[in-house]
Amino acid sequence: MHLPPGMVAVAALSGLVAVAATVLLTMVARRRTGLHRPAHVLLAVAAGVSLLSLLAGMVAVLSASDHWAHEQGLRTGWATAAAVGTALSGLAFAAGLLRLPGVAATTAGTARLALDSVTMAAALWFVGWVLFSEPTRLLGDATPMACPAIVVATVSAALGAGLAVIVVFRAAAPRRGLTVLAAGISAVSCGGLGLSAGLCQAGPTMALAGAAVLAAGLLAVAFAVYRDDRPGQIELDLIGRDGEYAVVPMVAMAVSATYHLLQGGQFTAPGIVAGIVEGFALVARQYVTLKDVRDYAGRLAEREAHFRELAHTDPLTSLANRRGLLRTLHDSAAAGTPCVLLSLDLDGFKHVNDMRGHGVGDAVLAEVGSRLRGNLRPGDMAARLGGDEFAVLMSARPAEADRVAERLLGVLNRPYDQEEGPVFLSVSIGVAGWAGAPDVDLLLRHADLALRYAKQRGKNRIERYDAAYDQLLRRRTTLEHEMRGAIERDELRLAFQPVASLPSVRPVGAEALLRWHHPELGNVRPDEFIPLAEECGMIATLGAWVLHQACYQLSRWLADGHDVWVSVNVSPRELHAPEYVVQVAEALRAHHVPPQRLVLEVTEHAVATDLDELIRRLTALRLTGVRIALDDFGAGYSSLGQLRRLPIDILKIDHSLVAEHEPVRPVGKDGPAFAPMVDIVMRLGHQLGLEVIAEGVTTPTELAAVVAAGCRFGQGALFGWGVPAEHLEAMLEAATSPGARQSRVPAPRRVPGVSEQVIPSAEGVSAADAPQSVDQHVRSVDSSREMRQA
Ligand SMILES: Nc1nc2c(ncn2[C@@H]2O[C@H](COP(=O)(O)OP(=O)(O)OP(=O)(O)O)[C@@H](O)[C@H]2O)c(=O)[nH]1
Repeated sequence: MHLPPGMVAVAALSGLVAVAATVLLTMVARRRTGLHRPAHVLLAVAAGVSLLSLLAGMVAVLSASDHWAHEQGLRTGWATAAAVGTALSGLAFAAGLLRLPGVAATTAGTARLALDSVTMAAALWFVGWVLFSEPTRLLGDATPMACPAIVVATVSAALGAGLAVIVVFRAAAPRRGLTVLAAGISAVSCGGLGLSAGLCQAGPTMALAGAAVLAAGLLAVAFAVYRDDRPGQIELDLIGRDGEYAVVPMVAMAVSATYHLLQGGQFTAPGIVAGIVEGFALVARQYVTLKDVRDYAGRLAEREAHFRELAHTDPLTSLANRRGLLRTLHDSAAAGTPCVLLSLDLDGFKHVNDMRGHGVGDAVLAEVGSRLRGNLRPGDMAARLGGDEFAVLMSARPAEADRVAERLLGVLNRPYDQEEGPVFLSVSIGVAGWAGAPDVDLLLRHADLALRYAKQRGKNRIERYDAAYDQLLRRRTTLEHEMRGAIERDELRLAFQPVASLPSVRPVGAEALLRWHHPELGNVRPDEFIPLAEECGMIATLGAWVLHQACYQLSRWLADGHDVWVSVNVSPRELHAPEYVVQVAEALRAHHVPPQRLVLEVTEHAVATDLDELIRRLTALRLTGVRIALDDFGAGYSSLGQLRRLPIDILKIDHSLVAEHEPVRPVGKDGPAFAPMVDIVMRLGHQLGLEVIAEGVTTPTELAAVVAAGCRFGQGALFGWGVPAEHLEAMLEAATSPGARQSRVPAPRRVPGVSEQVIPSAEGVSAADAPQSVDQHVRSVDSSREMRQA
């Protein structure tokens, strides 16, 4: 067949371009490594198949005789070959696209992509079917009805194009290279179809046009693959933009179907099949989408539950936190379940943090959590409410709850083994149940009140809520509030309890005791308000007031010529305050009191804390010239070894040693009765160079026993209670006779390494030492110890 030179040139050029593109694709595929290699090999194979179709078509066109128009069988053969090539290359291109990294990353993703592609392909094919079949028949007589293989090629082409459109549509930017690739693949398929249709029926012009489009498509594919020198992962979003993907093909099908009907067309099998495929693909896709949504909602619900649980859990112990406990409490209240709440608080836990560090503190708290968890009954819950505060909620009767509380007390009091040695702790527990109708706030308050009561009553114990606690708490709150203004309102007074010289029982000293008289509350007991003052941080203020008042009164007595000393109780908190030494020195200076006339009494409780620190503090205090008395000796805390090291001057034998032991007579001997414990402490005190005062002397028998033991000073009911300053002054006056006015102030102890000049002896202190009288009225005072004695 003679073709115009222009057409021959187009054929030759198309062939050359296709060959060049295929060679380029092959080279790129051979060079490529990693995940992109299989994809690019498939693209190169697809290009090779397309090239073969194109070359076969060109050969057919160029070698056709002039009888080409009448040689339908021959044309069908060439057209079928080109159509098969087009179908195969279309499938290979689709496979290459799918193998691009990130396109079909997961099975579920691939299924979604395939369904989307089928939806798009079915719509494309349907539109094509409407345009090229009866009655529209765009190609008219050139419609290749004699070559059914072309129909197969159209399906492959539609699938390839559909997939390409979806991949481009779903890919994240930048996607220029991907678009060129997709356009190239679609062009190769369209060109192949044109080539086949031309060979089958439409003639050489269409065949050559198809070949040119096919070659251009191959060039685009090669260009896209070649330019993509460092291919990355394609990110497909298969969830977003669902609306567009579903609507566009459906609209296209609806419009073309309407058009087809308007043209008087009929829906034959191919059109119906395309419609059915589209419908199934859409339904399947919707099903997958629905499943995605369900899975997503399920995951969301799981996460929400997880975060909700986290919000109700204490991270350190993995127990419930306060919110978790409240939730369960409210549930129990709504169900009307019988409930008992145990409120637990570790005793003295801050010392664990202070002495061993927060890490050990945390480890102990975690261990408390696990011990609680390990000792619960099924159905009960434990919670950490914060800090060292825990709670246990039980569905139990009161008796059962008490048993559990006892068990927990024992379990939590066991030592907590840590790397640097065990930590010893105790716990206080408050127990409360519903008060009548379930009321969560009330239950919490009652359990808390019971716990506070357990703390107040000495810790390491269990207290069950009692309605009386409410009144106690109210009084406590009132006292705390009123105490803050007690000094300003002039409600405090000092009382002085005489210390007698023995055996003459002449008053030689006095212990200043704080008293509080409130206009409405009346006399508030010192054993009630002093511990409260310690807890609420008021003790330092009260202590400073007592110190100044005591010094003032002492200065007046000394000015009046009385040979007397005054002692003041020092709380552990004051003792450990760095500024306390300065306060004492200032008080002495302000009232011109000779330091040795002031005795500071520290309790044995202070000795139970850091001994070295206590020694440093006491030494600093003694440097001011005051003397130190160890109060309540024998009540239980200090060891004899500690006593030897403490820089003190006076030992006050606890009243329990004086009162609890009946004086005995020496075995097998006649002689005066003696108190063995007092005797031992006396000997010990004298051996250590300490002066000894017997406290709590209430009967003549006890007096005889302490005198027999060699005790030179006594204090107690026998010599007088705490009285106003004027009364003590009267006692001093009455007892004073010109011959008895030598000083009976206990001498300071000689402490090795401390200059005697610094701790002046009280011997020889006389009225000459007394300061000028200060014109100020003394108020009143008080002490918890005195109450115990009472
Ligand atoms: N290690 C650690 N300590 C904590 C944590 N939360 C709070 N604390 C500390 O726990 C201590 C709780 O002290 P309190 O209960 O007030 O006092 P306490 O020493 O136990 O005295 P009582 O309760 O009166 O016996 C404080 O020192 C807090 O700083 C925590 O998560 N880890």
